[in-house]
Amino acid sequence: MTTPATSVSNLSLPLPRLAIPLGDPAGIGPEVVLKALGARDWSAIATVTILGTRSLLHQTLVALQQSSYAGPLPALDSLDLADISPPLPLETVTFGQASAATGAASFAYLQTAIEGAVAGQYDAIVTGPIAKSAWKAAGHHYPGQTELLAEGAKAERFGMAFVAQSPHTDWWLRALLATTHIPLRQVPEALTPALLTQKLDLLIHSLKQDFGLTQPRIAVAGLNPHSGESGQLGREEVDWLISWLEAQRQRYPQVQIDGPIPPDTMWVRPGQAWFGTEGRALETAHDAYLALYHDQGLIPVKLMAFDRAVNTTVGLPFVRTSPDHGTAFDIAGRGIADGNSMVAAMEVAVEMVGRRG
Ligand SMILES: NC(=O)C1=CN([C@@H]2O[C@H](COP(=O)(O)OP(=O)(O)OC[C@H]3O[C@@H](n4cnc5c(N)ncnc54)[C@H](O)[C@@H]3O)[C@@H](O)[C@H]2O)C=CC1
Ligand SMILES: NCC(=O)COP(=O)(O)O
Repeated sequence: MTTPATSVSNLSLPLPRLAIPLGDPAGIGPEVVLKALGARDWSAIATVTILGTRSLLHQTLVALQQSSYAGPLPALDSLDLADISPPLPLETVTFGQASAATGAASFAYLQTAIEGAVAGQYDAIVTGPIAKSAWKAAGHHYPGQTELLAEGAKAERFGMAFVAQSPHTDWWLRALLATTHIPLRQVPEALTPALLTQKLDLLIHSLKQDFGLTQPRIAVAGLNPHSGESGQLGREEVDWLISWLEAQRQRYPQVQIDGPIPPDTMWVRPGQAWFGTEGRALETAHDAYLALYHDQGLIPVKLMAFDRAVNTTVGLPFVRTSPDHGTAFDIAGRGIADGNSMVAAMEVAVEMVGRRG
């Protein structure tokens, strides 16, 4: 992962200020945050503020020190840690069991981070994973952290994108989801030309702002098998998607917009570019992929890059990144969670803040 914020030319710039809300206390959030903080010397490239519960982080650190985990861990005293109210009694937390109490805590951590970012105290929020069910149990009805971030930042247009750099080839995988946390049966109604235009605009803006790509090549997936096979297997493509794409090519003459690409084969070239199994794929793979629904994008992304993909919310006035994984309740408290996606989320946040200046 490259971190331009560390380059010599940037040494005089103020360091990016990251806020890290810990996520659900019963999940692996606190563990992966500690592992990520120990993974490198962050003080050279960022200032980091943890938003959570001190006693929970202390307990997690002690458990990790006593476990078979052999990687480096930070000293608790070395961390800038804000103890968020209301206090979370540790006896109410059972690893692996989301509850109203843990949902209320993770909600408060994130809200404090958002308030700080909106007030200009932080340049980026790197979120630990939350459980949507726990938020609901606590009375907070949001599909996910993305929507709370957008509401807090007063962003009417926002999108969910995933980025990852291949450890095999250094190639960047970037995918934006046109629809996110809605039932599959609602996807065709939710997908409209207006919605897709909004998401494409956000993607093109982010590619320029966050990755310096001014003439990107973007692939847009079809919705139906074989992109509808001329209307035989579904009509969205012939009814409006093909003409919408043509209109976008007129709107963005500097952007190569390909599609609708049959969703099953759209991911072949990214896979080759990611794993380095076909040399030409590095030149022919697109700079970004627009998937029409959650699993159309996230199954391939997680298949390629589950240990290092980064979820980012585009359209906010500050940077937001997150590891691609969830609370992993099945392994919480066992010390075996992989912290690499959290490391990548922090590095990508530093990089994006640096690029946005
Ligand atoms: N950004 C966020 O806050 C996210 C939250 N979630 C939430 O997390 C909860 C659980 O979701 P799941 O679908 O079970 O996905 P998950 O990512 O929590 O777990 C899926 C599988 O991957 C494993 N896994 C996940 N992260 C791992 C890590 N760092 N190291 C090793 N193994 C890991 C788990 O043990 C599990 O077997 C749900 O409430 C979901 O909504 C899911 C994705 C992102
Ligand atoms: N599948 C991605 C995911 O659940 C992330 O949601 P969010 O909490 O970042 O909105």
